[in-house]
Amino acid sequence: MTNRQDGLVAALDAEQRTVSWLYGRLDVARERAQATLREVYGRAGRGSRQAMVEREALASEQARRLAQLNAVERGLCFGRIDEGSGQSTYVGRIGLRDERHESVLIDWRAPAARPFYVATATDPGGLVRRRHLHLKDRTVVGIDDEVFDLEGMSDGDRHTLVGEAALLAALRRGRTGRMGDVVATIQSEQDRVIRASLQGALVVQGGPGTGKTVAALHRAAYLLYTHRNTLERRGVLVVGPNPMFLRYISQVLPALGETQVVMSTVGELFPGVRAVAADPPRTAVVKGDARMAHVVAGALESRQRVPDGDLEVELDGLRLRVPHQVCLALRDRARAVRLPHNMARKLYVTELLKELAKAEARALEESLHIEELAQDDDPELGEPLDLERDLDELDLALASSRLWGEEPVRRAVDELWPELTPQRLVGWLLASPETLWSVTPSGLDWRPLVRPEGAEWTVGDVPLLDEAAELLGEDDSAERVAARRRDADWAEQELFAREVLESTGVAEAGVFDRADVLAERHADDGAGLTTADRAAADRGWAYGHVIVDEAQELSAMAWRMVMRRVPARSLTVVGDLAQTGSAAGARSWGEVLDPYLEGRWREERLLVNYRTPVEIMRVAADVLRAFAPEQEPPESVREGGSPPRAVRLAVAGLPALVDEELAEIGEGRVGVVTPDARHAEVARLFPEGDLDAPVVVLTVGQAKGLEFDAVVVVDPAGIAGQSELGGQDLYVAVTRATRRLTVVHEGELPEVLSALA
Ligand SMILES: Nc1ncnc2c1ncn2[C@@H]1O[C@H](COP(=O)(O)OP(=O)(O)OP(=O)(O)O)[C@@H](O)[C@H]1O
Repeated sequence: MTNRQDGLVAALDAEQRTVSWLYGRLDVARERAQATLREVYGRAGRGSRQAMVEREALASEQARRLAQLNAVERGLCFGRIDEGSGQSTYVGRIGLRDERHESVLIDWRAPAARPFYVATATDPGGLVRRRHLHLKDRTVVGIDDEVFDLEGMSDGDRHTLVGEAALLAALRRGRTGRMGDVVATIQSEQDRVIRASLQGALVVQGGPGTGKTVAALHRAAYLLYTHRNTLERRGVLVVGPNPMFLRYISQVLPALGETQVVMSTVGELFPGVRAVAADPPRTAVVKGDARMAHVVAGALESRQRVPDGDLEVELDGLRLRVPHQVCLALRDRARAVRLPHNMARKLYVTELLKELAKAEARALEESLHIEELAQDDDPELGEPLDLERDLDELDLALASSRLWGEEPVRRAVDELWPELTPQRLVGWLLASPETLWSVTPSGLDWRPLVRPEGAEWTVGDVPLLDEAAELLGEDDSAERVAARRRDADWAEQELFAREVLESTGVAEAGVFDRADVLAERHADDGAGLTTADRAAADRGWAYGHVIVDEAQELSAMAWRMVMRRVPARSLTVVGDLAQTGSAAGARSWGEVLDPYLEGRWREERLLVNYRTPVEIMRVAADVLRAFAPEQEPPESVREGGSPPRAVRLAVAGLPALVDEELAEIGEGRVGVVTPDARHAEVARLFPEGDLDAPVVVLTVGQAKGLEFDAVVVVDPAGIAGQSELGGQDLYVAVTRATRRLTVVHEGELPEVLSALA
């Protein structure tokens, strides 16, 4: 054996001892959590209120802790940093302590772990070596070292400079259909994004494969770790482009021990609606325009009516008449209170009923007066009656409540100031060309908006529904009373929780020291719901932080909806302007963000492509140059992939070609990307499959954000020509492959792909 091999074996042995010991600590922590859980559940009876709070608090905390400890089994410890002082620190997915409470494994998110990610040869930041540990189950199977200071190392250490760069090894692995975490190989530019401050808005602009999504998700985990107090209470929302994408990224955060993040598409952000269908481009552009806010507001105003003449209601043979001017004044007063429509309705109804009660008195009096005239010479009758004048407040109230039970009165009120749901208002508006025509500002073409009532909701409708909900308001007075009661209970709950933590020593053990969060979770009416559950169901929820991925696709109206959910404007906006596919999407970050942030946002750029090999990226760069010359393609970190190719082939020949690709890549997966219009035709040729299937057929919109070992792009001319932004679509399509790219065309190969000819 050479010295070098000896050194490697010795190093592997030494690291194995450490790693085995760390797993031993993990097992101990798990056993403890399990024992506490068993003990807590074993406690007899429900006991006092305090005992129940104590029991529930501990049980839930230990269950969470246990889930977290289970999530970190794979690759528990992946790195080690050695400082010039001789101190070594192990970095892992979670922090662990020994019996004396000394830290033995540093959580990757802790400040002490930062040098592991940012040290470079030119700026090692006090490190002499960074070591990556590769584990298979609990066994150390490899180590990769980067030595920053050869002088500072012992002779023995010098023989352990081993292995290939951990990053490249990670990138070469076959894709599984689900994105994995990259804690072991986060790059320095990504680390800057991940650890950026919670406050304010950060834009992460980067080309395909630069790790924007993966960095954004690690950022969510980092923020939850660093600001747990704020964020556990307020929650974190991740907005992604489509359900398939959310499934693709769904395992990253749980693998990092975080399960409490709300994930949603724009089409799902309005509780109760799950829209997936897209509008045609012309409709999408109008629907996404910020001026649609005026259109919705105008539509609502048009439902706050005044009758053409006087209001007349027939009731039991009487005709109640409220003069036109009075109706006008009532409507203006109800508008002037500036309450949302459904809440202002209460006021309107009260006032109108009073007027109707007076009208009833007048009508009665009139009818009596007629009888009176008929019996004019009756000496028994004294002063003529004035029923309206004689009504006092109590009479009015009684008469109002009686009138409210009358069907003709209800109908009249509903006609003038109806109670509306967002669905009713928007559904009616889009099916009503006259209203659209009358309320749409000039310069915005209302015609593409028209569609039949009852049509399926599209993603573009959801921001309109949200806008309508803002204007309509929920009648939450009962909810507010309950909230006040909750607040009153709050102090008491928190006190209990604090006592629990102190008396059980949980706080001291560092497991949990946030009594307020604990109290909130165990508040009586929380009924076991987590913050994430409550946030997802509540349209008015104000999140502590919002991450928007593929953010270039959001329309101005969608931004209004997102911004409502983050009043503190603590945001991470992740996207690539070169990949904008939606006609209503962004052309510049300033254009979409400045209306809310007035320039108070920072931009970080990610420049290295970790997905697409150089050979494929060269083809993609040609496409980008042709369609978005102002955008720079990212630099690929890998080379040596198979040369990309073009094949002239009828669609019927695709299954055979895809079989070839599957054989080439072995374990991996093939993505077949088609123009929107040809998706059904191509999908028919393959068994239906979700992301985990070996072959998936997707439109470009669906493929956005995803990646495959091999990609077959069908009908590139069709993709490039499918909309004004078809060129960007083609760029997205050719940048999905990690290893192989085949372009299939029946006619001429588009000029931009001539490098493949
Ligand atoms: N530091 C890293 N270590 C290992 N793998 C990485 C790293 N950064 C990115 N990757 C991998 O590169 C691929 C691309 O990452 P990601 O999907 O986050 O890029 P993106 O910028 O969001 O791309 P797109 O704009 O095309 O959606 C993923 O497989 C991801 O796991």
